[in-house]
Amino acid sequence: MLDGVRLQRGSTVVFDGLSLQLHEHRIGLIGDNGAGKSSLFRLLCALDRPQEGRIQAPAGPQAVGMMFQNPDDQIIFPTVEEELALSLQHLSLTRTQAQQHVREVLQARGLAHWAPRAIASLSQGQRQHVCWLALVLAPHRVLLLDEPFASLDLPGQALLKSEIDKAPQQVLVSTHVLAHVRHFERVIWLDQGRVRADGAGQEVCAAYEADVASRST
Ligand SMILES: Nc1ncnc2c1ncn2[C@@H]1O[C@H](COP(=O)(O)OP(=O)(O)OP(=O)(O)O)[C@@H](O)[C@H]1O
Repeated sequence: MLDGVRLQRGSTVVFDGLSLQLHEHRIGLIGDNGAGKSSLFRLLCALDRPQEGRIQAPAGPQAVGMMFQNPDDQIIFPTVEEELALSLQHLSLTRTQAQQHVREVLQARGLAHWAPRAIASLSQGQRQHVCWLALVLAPHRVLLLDEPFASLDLPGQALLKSEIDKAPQQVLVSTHVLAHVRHFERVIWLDQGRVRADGAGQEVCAAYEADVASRST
């Protein structure tokens, strides 16, 4: 929940009095470059604090997890196995148990050969997939995905879309690819830090598309 939030980043006022309730299971976030999508996510996972207003996120140290636009902003460890094991800390497993768990998760997805691989040897899209797996292994209740489809090939996009659809967590997705959020129960269109439209995915995506079309004529 955001109540009267003002956020300034550098000399730019990104939000000035933004209020939102965010309860739906699936929420899409769309809008032009610079509209404030990433800034909203940064506020929700407490990476930034507003100069004014209130933010009420789900309680708990790992309640909210974020997948960054650039996987290199998120990945810490040199290998896939170590990176994913980090997400299992809450289970208090031994190192061997955590390794075993990670290998099972990878194997279930046909990715067993990824376990010992160096992150540096993975493509950008593969790194993004590692970030997704790290997110779902952790005990987050809310997942914030900032342009998660950006580096993925078409099969990768289809896989992530089906994983998002199945995830039990609340998921917020920011994207420029409207097909990935059009079916969501709620989509918010941000325009220069303000809510331009907010409602069912079909309607809000259609309104945004119509606006973009009218601007290019
Ligand atoms: N680190 C920063 N310092 C200063 N201003 C910033 C910074 N990051 C973003 N901004 C500004 O904040 C505003 C919102 O940016 P934000 O990254 O939230 O937009 P966005 O909707 O996620 O854009 P995109 O679709 O390009 O990812 C923009 O005007 C941008 O120039």
